[in-house]
Amino acid sequence: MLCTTSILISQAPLSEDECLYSAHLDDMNMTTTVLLYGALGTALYTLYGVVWRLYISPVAHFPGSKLAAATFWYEFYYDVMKGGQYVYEIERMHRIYGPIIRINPYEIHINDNDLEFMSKLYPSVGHEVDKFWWSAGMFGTTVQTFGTIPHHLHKMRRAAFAKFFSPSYIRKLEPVLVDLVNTLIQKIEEGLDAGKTVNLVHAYSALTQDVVMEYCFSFSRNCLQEEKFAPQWYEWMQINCTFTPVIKQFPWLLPMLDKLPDWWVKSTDEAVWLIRKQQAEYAAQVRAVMRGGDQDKTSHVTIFHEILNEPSLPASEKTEFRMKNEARSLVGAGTLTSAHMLSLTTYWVLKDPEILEKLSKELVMAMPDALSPPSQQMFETLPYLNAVMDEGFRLSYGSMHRLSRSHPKDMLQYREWTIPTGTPVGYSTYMLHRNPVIFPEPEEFKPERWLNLEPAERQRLHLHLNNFGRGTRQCVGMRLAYAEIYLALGCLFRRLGNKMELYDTDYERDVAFVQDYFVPAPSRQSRGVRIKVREQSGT
Ligand code: HEM
Repeated sequence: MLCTTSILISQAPLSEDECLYSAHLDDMNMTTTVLLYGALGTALYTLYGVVWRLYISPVAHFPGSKLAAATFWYEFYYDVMKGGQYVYEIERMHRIYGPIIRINPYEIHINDNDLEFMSKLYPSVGHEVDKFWWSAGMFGTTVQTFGTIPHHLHKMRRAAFAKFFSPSYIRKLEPVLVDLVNTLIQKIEEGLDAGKTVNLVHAYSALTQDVVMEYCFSFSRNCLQEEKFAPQWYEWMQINCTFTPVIKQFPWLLPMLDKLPDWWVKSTDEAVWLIRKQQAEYAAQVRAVMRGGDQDKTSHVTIFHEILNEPSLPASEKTEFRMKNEARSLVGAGTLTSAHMLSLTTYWVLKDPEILEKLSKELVMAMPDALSPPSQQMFETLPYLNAVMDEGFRLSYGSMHRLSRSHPKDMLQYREWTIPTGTPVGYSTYMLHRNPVIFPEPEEFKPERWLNLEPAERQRLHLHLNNFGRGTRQCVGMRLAYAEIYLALGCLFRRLGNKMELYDTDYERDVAFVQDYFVPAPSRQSRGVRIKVREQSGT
């Protein structure tokens, strides 16, 4: 029999033995050739990519590190290998290259206090504004409102529930908030009276989580009633956030991990297993609402009942998959951010006896009966409480991450720089809040910087606070966050201000936010803001 390969390659037919040997040789040659061409192709493609990014791309002429412009691995090194540290590297690059720099192959970052440009980048109306596709899915998907990339789809999704966070709806929710704040204070007091230390990060995240779960589903995990405030929920949510830089770099990772069987994940990777358990919880809640759950039992509207009944949302937007991700996003966003702000602010008030005294005096005047809390509206009129809160907002950042936007239809002009249509551009709240021109001695917690200002001056200073972002994608839960924070800080300091004392809490180690996982995180050694009963406490 003649060997077909030999016939194809040479004119002279070979015997069977010769053919076996030479066909094997041909296969090896073929493999080597394919590998060589593959490697060469990849090298050329990479080279072309680098040349394009550095010299041809529409943002090639923007200042910045060539390495950062050439490859996402630069950001990977700081955010994944070093753990949420790219924000500091961006700050360092600004010191070298100026207020506008390129921070990766596509993205521009700005660091200055130009409010006018900020309002162009984050407009509230009149312009289409997209999220940057590369980072929009950093929580694993872009189906939730937070991660939605295109302007119009985002608008439709957000409109389905935004009104439930309006001032009038939040006022209606106030009795629920007051009840939960009372439980928080009672539980903290019980802990202190029993001689225990109380971890306020866990206590506050129990409060904010119980609030948001109640509002979303009329269901509560009752974290406030649990031993030590059910710290696992806080920890699991933080773990979720630590995945964000990895998911940005490898967006296929989570969907791939989702395909692995439960038994495998459970025995090999605790973090992924915890994320999966949370998702299952949200799916269960969404299914309960879809079945026509407990709405009748509550005194308030619940967000998921409303979204699922919203006629302007097509059925394709109400799938269990999208709803469970919307739930995960709402609960995560509503829990960690407010809890962080509350614990950092409480730390500073307890740390500085002068601040504590001024705040306590104001609260005693406003609330003669410690057990009858006034309305949120009344707390809003207290100047010192507001100044303390503004400082708390400033140093807790909201998100440490840059909030990037791209304008698919407009070019933007920043000083002498014309930013091409569709280019993602962002500011980092971390840098805005620590700008020494606007906030001298930015490291210091100084409520005084917000006091004794003309109303217009104070309003202008306030515009430099960016905790909730701005424009069409500004935090939808801002009013709820304010309500929780006014009530929690006002009532807690009125009732337990003279009873609490910090316990073994070091600012750098335990409190300061030093890692950017979109939601900021304290150092890995952090033990949280812990308090104990104050020796010789008054009444
Ligand atoms: C102190 C508390 C809070 C802070 C500092 C905060 C911060 C932020 C920031 C900075 C954004 C904008 C993200 C971006 O531009 O990409 C955002 C968006 C969002 N926040 Fe908040 N948040 C807080 C509380 C809440 C609460 C209580 C809820 C709801 C229960 C919530 C739900 C959301 C949602 C759904 C979005 C996405 C909005 C959209 O894309 O249209 N947040 N938040």
